[in-house]
Amino acid sequence: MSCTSLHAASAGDGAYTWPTAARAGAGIRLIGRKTSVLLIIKPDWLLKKAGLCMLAAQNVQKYYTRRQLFQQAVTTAAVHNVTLCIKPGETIGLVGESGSGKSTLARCMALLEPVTGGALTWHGRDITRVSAKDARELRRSIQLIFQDPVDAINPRLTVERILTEPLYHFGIGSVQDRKDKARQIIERIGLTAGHLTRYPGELSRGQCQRVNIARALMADPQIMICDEVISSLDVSTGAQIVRLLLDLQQQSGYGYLFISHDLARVVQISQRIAVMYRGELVEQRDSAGFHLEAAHPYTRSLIEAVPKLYTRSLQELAFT
Ligand SMILES: Nc1ncnc2c1ncn2[C@@H]1O[C@H](COP(=O)(O)OP(=O)(O)OP(=O)(O)O)[C@@H](O)[C@H]1O
Repeated sequence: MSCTSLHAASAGDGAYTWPTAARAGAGIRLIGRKTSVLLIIKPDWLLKKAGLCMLAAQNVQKYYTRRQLFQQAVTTAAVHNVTLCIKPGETIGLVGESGSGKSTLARCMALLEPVTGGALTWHGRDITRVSAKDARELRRSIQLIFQDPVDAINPRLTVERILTEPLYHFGIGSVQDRKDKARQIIERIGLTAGHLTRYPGELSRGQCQRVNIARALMADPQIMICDEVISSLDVSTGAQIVRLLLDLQQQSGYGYLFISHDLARVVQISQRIAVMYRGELVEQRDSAGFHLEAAHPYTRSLIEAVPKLYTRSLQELAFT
C-alpha cells in the first residue's frame, strides 16, 4: 500500500500520538536520538480522520431516452439529483423499491455508465468525464460486485483464471506474481488453494459469491459496491458473506455501498442508510436511531414491513 510521509517537527508537537497512529496501522520511526519522528500514515486513515469522501456523487442524474420510429422519444429519469458520499471504512446502505434507481446509481458511481448531469468526484477530484484510460484505472479502485454470483463469472474458466484475468488485462505482475496473489486472496475469503483448480460449476452459490469478492479484491480496491450480493443466497450463506465483507472491511478499511432490499440487514451492517424512491434519494440518516427518525412515507412503510419476529427491533440491530 502506498504511504504518505509526514514529518512532525518535534515529539513535543503532539500532532499524532503513538496509540492513535498505531490504531491506524501507521508506522513511526525514530530519527536520531532526539525528538524528531517520521510518521508514515496511510492516506485512507487521514481521509477518515478528516471525514472526507473517497467517492462522491453530487446531484447525479441518469436519464435514459428511448426513440422509436414515428413516435415521440420517451425519457426515464432513472436517477435524479442524487448526492451521496462514501468514506473510507464506512458502509452506506442503499435501499429502495424495485426500479427506484439503485443499480443505475451503482453503475454510474462505478464508472460503468456516464452520468447525464451532476458530478462524480474521487478523493475530491472531478471524475465526471475522464478519458477511457483513466476510467479503467479508477474502475480498479471502485469494484462492483453483482447480485447473481454464478452469472457474474465465466463457467469455462478455472477459479485461478477468473482471479488472475483482471490483472492480466491490466498488465499487472508476472504470471507467477498473479498466481501467488490469487492463492493469497483465495485464503483471505475463506476458500483454499484447492479451489483454484475448480470450475464455477463445481462450486456452491455461496462459494461463487466468495470468488466474485476475491476477484474484486485482486484489483486492490478502495471501495466495493455490493449490488444485492446476498439476495440470491439462503439466509445462512448470506450471513456468512456479510460476515466476510465486514471482516475484510475491518482488515483493510474498504468503503462499501451496500445495496439491498433487506432493510434489517442494511441497518445491521451500515453506518448510514440512504433511501431511494422513484429515482430520488429521499432520506439519508445514521443507522442508529434510523427507525425512529426516518420521516419519508416510503421509508416508514419499509420499516413497518420488517418482520417483528425476525428483528425484534431495528434499534437492537443498529450498527454502533
Ligand atoms: N439501460 C436502460 N435503459 C432504459 N431504462 C433503464 C435502463 N436501465 C435501467 N432503466 C430504468 O431505470 C429505472 C431504474 O432501474 P434500476 O435497475 O436502477 O432500479 P433498481 O432500484 O436497481 O431496481 P431493482 O431493485 O429491481 O434491481 C427503471 O425504471 C428501469 O427500467
